[in-house]
Amino acid sequence: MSPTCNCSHDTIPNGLPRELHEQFKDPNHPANLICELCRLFYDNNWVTGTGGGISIRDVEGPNPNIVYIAPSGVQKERIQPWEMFVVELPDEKILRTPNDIPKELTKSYKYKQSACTPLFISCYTLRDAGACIHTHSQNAVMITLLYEDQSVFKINHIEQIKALPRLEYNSKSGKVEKIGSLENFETLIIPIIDNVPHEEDLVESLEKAIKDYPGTSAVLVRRHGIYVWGETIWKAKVYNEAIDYLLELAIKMKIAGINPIKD
Ligand SMILES: CSC[C@@H](O)[C@@H](O)C(=O)COP(=O)(O)O
Ligand SMILES: [Zn+2]
Repeated sequence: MSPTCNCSHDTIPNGLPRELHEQFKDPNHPANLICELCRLFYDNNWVTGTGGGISIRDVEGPNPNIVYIAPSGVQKERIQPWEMFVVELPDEKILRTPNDIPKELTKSYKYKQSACTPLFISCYTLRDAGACIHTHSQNAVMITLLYEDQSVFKINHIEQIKALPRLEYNSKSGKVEKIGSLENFETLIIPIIDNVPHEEDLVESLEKAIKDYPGTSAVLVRRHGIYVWGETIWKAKVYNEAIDYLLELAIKMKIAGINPIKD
């Protein structure tokens, strides 16, 4: 029987090194998860038209400093697992690029790493995140327009807030750590930073927002989208979904003349 491959090929795709084929047999391999979740997020309108993206740190693998990043400017829902850039923290040493993969499996152009890479790295280094999701969700964009003159989005007294983590700075470890979940009546605060022409130039303001708001798991980028991170890709996915739900609800509340803050 031919070897099967989770990258949706029944046989080894022509030219794919056997070692990579073996890795991609695991449906939970970070490269497969990025492909799977990009397709899911595309259907939510979160990563259409090449916008948005996902990066995963291999927290369950033998080397948790290995990070998978998709290439730049590609249709995110069509990425294949061998098209990832693989880098090692903390120096961002490049271990593999899609430019190393046989040409019959890749596009003819020279691949570049996602423009979001430095922002993903900020989430890994400042928050020890296991994954980071960037979407161009219209709910994220719209809320930043409704809060045009404000530097934070706030909402409270909604059940879905309980899906988000309670984070606290631990002076002993010097890290922000999860110490449970928020209560439904508590206030979720997400900082908003202003967009800039080039994604990489968002790093300074994203890092400032992360430091200024140790309780946050996300940063909104005005007229652009949102960055959300978590301890693992599955936590990041849940936080992203819960936040997007709350953003959509807050937009509807504002339109109906209801303040998302009750008190
Ligand atoms: C539609 S272009 C969007 C990009 O500028 C950027 O904001 C983005 O989200 C994706 O960047 P990419 O380099 O393709 O991973
Ligand atoms: Zn973007």
